[in-house]
Amino acid sequence: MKISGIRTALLKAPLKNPFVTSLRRVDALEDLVVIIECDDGSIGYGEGAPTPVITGETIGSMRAAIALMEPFLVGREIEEFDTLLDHVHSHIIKNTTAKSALEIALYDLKAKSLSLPLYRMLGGEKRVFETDLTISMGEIDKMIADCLDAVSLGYNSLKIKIGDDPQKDIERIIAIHEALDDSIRLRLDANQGWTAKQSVELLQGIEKRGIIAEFIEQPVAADDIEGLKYIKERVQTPLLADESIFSLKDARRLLELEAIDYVNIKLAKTGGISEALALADLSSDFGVKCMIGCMLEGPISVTAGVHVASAKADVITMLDLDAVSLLASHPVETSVQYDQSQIALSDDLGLGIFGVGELQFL
Ligand SMILES: C[C@H](N)C(=O)N[C@H](CCC(=O)O)C(=O)O
Ligand SMILES: [Mg+2]
Repeated sequence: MKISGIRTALLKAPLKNPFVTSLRRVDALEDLVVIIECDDGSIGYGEGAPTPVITGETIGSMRAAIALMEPFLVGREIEEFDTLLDHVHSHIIKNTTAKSALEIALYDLKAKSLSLPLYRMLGGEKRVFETDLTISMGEIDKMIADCLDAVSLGYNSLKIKIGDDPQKDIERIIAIHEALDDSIRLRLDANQGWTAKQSVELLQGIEKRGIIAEFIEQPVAADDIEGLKYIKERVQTPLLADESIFSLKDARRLLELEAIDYVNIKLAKTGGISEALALADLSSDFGVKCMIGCMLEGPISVTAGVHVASAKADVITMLDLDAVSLLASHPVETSVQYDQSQIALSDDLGLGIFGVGELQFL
């Protein structure tokens, strides 16, 4: 099974609602699909959504990074899998979403070459997973209405986007908590919006009112490691690192410092599946559980995340793989079923992606 070509295409998809965090507002999904073709007709699908404010990438930079790696991959056999992964990672630093998109397509092909679903190749099982749903940051009434809608659709965990204004954030959390049944788990994501002091004041404030969220995600700037430690020593709410952890080195530092309670693994930050698996193992060695998350991205890369969740189900105990549910429609044909909070893996080979509809090839 020899790689004969690599093509990239734009995937554009409308959102049900604008996606708003303290870092950015997005009105429609635009990401990059990678299609690796082999001489026997096999196709591997990959995908990645550039998130300039988090990974520093754009569609243009992803295309350039993939073009750089292409000559090292085309003409090689899928059976040389480890060498292929090595090429993805060794010719350029950073560019983690581009690397992830390529890796996902390579893993899809490798699993197909073994006639296995990807989760089986990775040691996982066919399972149904539960994801949360993200509630975009906005006015309190709108956020409450969105939360109630999500609960009526069966979501048990809601990820509340905050972080633009600590005072307003307290009001949002209190109002949302009051509006919901206690059984609904609240995950708070400030996307780096607060200082360490503000985080402690705010979290202690809601804790005094009896509100303990499932976790607070990335309250402070990505590089504010001391800030994370400062917060962890002063609040009861568990602390989850997102933008602070891309690599194993990032994670090891935070885990050794005991500065966090949970790790958010995203393929777009780790540079794909291989490092995501290693990050789950490293966290497990430290006795720390993980969430697998996603950017605002499409069904191919989110599906890759579900396979990783299956492979590391002992340590990946939480899913934030809601990006497919945030889309109003998309052109990807997949046998992995997305039904609101429920995501069900299938028996199909590789990722379980059959086609990508009409895409704009670049
Ligand atoms: C979509 C997912 N639930 C999510 O909230 N991801 C964000 C970043 C998404 C983006 O800006 O594309 C996060 O966890 O910070
Ligand atoms: Mg986050």
